[in-house]
Amino acid sequence: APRTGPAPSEPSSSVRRPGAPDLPVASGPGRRRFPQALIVGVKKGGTRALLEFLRLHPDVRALGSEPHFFDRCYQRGLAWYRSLMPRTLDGQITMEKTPSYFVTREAPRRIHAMSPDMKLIVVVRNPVTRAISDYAQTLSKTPGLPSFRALAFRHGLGPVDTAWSAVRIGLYAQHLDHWLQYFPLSHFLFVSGERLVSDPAGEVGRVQDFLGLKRVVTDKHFYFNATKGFPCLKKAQGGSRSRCLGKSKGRPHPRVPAAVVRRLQEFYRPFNRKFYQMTGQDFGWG
Ligand SMILES: Nc1ncnc2c1ncn2[C@@H]1O[C@H](COP(=O)(O)OS(=O)(=O)O)[C@@H](OP(=O)(O)O)[C@H]1O
Repeated sequence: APRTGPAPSEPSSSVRRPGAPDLPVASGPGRRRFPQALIVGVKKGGTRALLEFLRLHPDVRALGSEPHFFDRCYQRGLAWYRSLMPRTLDGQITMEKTPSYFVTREAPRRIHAMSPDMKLIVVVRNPVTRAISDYAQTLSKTPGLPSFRALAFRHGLGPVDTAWSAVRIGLYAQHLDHWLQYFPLSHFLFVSGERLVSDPAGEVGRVQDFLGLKRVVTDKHFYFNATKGFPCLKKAQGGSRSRCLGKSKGRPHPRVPAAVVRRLQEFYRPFNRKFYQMTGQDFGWG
C-alpha cells in the first residue's frame, strides 16, 4: 500500500463550522499533506511528461507548477509549502516536481529533514542531448546567445567548461553522490528520459510499482503523435480531447557540429559509467 507517511497535516476539512449548513466545505474534501514522492530532476529530462502521465492515476495528486521550495523558497517555511499542495484523501499520494532540486546543494538535507522516507524520482537523459535541450531553452528566451560550442568549451575547443550549468547538470554521478549522503539508493527511482519517449507505458509502469500503486496508467493511455514526434495522451473516456504537452516540450534543437557532440560525449563517458555503477542501470548513452 502507498505510504501516506507521518507527515504533519492541517485539520480535516470535514470539520464543520458551528451553525453552518451541512454542505461540503467550499475548500473540498481531504487535507493538504507534504509530498511523499518528489520528481527531483533532471532539468530537460522529461519531468513534465512524467508528472502529467502520473496524474492520470486516481491515487496521485500533484501540484501543477514547480514550487521550488527546497531551492529558492525554503525561507517561506514548511507550512507555506504544505499550503501549496492539492488536497488528498487517505491513500492518495501527493507529489510535486522541481527539476533543479537534483543539483541544489542544500536540497537533500532539507528534504531529509522534512521526510527521511521520501521517495525520489530522477528522470535522466543523455547528458549531451540534455545540455543541447537546455541550451535550446535558453536560446528561445535569449536571442543572440553565443553558440553552444562557445559556451561548452573554454578557449575554442579547449577544456569543457564545467562551470556552465548546461554542462554541470549532466554530471549525474557527482550530484547523486551528494544525495546518497542523506538517502539510501532504495529511496530512488531512475527513469530513462529516452524510454519515457519510446515506451512511456513501460517507464510509467516502473514508477507506479515504485510508488506502491496499482498499474492503472498503461499503454491504453498513450498514442504516438507523428506531428509532435512524441507520445501524447489519448482522449479520456466520455470527453476531454487528446492531449500533447505544450510547445516548450519537444522544441527543435539547434544544429551542433558533430565534433562538438563527440567531444562532449567523450567528456561525459567516465561520469556516465560511474552513474551506471552507482545505480546498477545502464542507460545506454555510452
Ligand atoms: N511526451 C512528451 N512530449 C513532449 N516532450 C517530452 C515527452 N516525453 C519526454 N519529453 C521530453 O521532455 C523534455 C523537457 O523536459 P522537462 O519537462 O524535464 O523540462 S523542464 O526541465 O521542466 O523545463 C523535452 O525536451 P526537448 O525535446 O529538448 O524540448 C522532451 O524531449
